[in-house]
Amino acid sequence: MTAFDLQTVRRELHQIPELGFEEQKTQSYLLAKIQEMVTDRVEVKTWRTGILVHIAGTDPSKRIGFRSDIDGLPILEDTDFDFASTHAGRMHACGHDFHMTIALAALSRLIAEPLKDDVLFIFQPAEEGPGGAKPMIASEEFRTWKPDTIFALHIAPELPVGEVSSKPGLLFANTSELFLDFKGLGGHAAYPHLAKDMTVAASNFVVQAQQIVSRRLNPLDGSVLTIGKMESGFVQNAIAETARLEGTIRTTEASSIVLVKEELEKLLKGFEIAYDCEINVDYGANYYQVVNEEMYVEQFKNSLEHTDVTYVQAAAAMTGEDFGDMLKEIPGFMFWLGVNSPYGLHHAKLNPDEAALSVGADAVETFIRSFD
Ligand SMILES: CC(=O)N[C@@H](CCC[C@H](N)C(=O)O)C(=O)O
Repeated sequence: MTAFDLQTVRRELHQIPELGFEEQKTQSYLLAKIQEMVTDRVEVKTWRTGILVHIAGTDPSKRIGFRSDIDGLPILEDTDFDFASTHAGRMHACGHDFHMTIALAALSRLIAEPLKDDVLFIFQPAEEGPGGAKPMIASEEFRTWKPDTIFALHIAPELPVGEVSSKPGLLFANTSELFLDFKGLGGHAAYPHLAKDMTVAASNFVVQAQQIVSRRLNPLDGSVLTIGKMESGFVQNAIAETARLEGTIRTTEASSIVLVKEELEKLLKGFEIAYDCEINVDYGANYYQVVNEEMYVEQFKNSLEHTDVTYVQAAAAMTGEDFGDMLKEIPGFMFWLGVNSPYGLHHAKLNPDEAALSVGADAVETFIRSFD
């Protein structure tokens, strides 16, 4: 990288994780770095907390887009890094600090030596929720620079450094967030018959909802229903009047997500009768599946042939990505970047190997240059 050191940038970004559409510090940091590299070929626009950087090509016939997500997660970091998050309860536990650093590195190289074609770097907010891709591509700022093809990467903790991985067709699942609010009747712990206990209702719901996946859906279609958070009650000797469940639905078929929701709603009606309560459902952010265009995956694979980066074939995963919403409109692909972390994505001890930063920057730059 010409203008700065990748490890330093990654560590500085790692210290300031922010949630979706709250990425003000991240945006200022990125803008300052981008400002150091601009030339008269470069134009910069902001959209909410995101940034678009356009490099005019020398003889353009198309525009190639690369997208990095920029938000962190509401996770309390549990590493002993001396560059750990300085934002309590927030962590770059999904590698977006890596994605941004790699994007900056590739950007600086492409500004230093522009292509024939135009290149657009997209720093997109709110991938973890509520979803920045859909509103960003609908924005005037994006539409004036809409790329003809677009690609993105995601760190892969289970792959070694030096490896990248992708596949044509489905790479990531369809997703829907799930928020359920139960309202019953509180009371004394000793008089359960006079109350409507939402701890019991919500607990049973968590268990029964699993049977939608195992009994209602075609076993040949992949699906997952995970409740990641459960809250109820205030004290050990009182019955909880309310409970809240927060989770996510994942399916490999776009139509199955509709089916899961229909089945959930039937189950909720039954629970309302059985537990004499009210349950409110909110599906939060919904992301379309990530479907890779075969032609670009092939081009990516071929572009790496004479480099130190090894391409391996990926399997589809039940992770979600709002990049799927970009790919629905613009053909392209996404790939995994090996970072060899003993802890996985969304883990409070995620520890990606920083040697992967230059591998990622090389892969991104090489692919973009392969259009020339
Ligand atoms: C790559 C990755 O981990 N992405 C997230 C996307 C989250 C979408 C949304 N908040 C949801 O949970 O449905 C993932 O959890 O897969």
